[in-house]
Amino acid sequence: MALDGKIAVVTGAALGIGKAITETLLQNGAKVALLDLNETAGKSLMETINKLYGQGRALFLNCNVESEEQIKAALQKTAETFGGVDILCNNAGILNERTWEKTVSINLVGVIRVTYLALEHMSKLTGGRGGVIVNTASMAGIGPLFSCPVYTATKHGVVGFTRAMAGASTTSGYGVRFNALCPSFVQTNLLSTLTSELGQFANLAESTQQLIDKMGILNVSDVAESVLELVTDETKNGEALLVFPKGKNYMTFPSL
Ligand SMILES: NC(=O)C1=CN([C@@H]2O[C@H](COP(=O)(O)OP(=O)(O)OC[C@H]3O[C@@H](n4cnc5c(N)ncnc54)[C@H](O)[C@@H]3O)[C@@H](O)[C@H]2O)C=CC1
Ligand SMILES: CCCCC/C=C\C=C\C(=O)C/C=C\C/C=C\CCCC(=O)O
Repeated sequence: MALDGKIAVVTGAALGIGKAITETLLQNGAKVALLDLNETAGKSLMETINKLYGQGRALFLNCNVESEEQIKAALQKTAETFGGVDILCNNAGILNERTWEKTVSINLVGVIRVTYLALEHMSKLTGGRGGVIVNTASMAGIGPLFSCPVYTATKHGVVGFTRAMAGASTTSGYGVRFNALCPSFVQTNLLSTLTSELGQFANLAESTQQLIDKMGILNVSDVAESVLELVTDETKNGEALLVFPKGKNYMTFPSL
């Protein structure tokens, strides 16, 4: 799938991995709607984008993925401004084991919520052009991160949802591919500002740090390049792409 002129929506686009995904999609010719609840960071990124790419390639929309109303409005504005939606990157996420219901609401329910509303614009069954959806899960969507059981559960949920939606799309004819991105630890605020977020599992911070030291830390641009692969390679549907500092590979699941 060539990206020239394609229209992408990225959630959690203002910082970290979402910002890098946005920059990579822009560099490859797409127009991007940046959805985030951090208005200060989102507007500042827009200023940079406008200087680099000129006006009209990107649009910042203040949107909390917990709000159905804000998501609907943001998708409608994107479709009106750019002329549809071809690519969705469900990337917004948090890690907080204390406010764990919020973690579920953003990381898992948020992905489902944005996906269903975006499909109204993207699915060939409802007048869309088809396209591709990439969900940022995590390697914790494949194996357990002991210090973060609820975060782990949400990411396993995202991988399962992605694979089931890929099958539903193929069988029903949405014309939309679905893939999950599963990075190991990435150098962003989510990783560096963890303090009291582990709650009752804070005693496991040290063993997690040992895991981080052993696995190493990815930079956001490597992760964004993997998103580009999942977006552009039209053979990929229902895949979970594992991304490590030393390389990447597609997860093999048992066939049931
Ligand atoms: N940093 C890491 O080590 C890893 C992160 N991930 C996943 O990558 C995704 C992005 O994380 P990072 O870039 O590391 O985090 P980050 O904290 O650097 O950036 C997250 C962005 O999402 C936005 N956001 C948070 N809640 C939101 C909401 N309710 N609605 C809209 N926007 C919201 C934030 O404002 C921020 O701009 C998350 O889903 C995370 O779980 C996956 C594997 C590893
Ligand atoms: C197969 C085992 C699971 C491996 C999971 C690998 C990486 C996942 C990373 C994330 O998705 C989230 C990023 C941060 C980790 C969370 C806690 C770190 C706490 C460390 C500390 O406080 O020192």
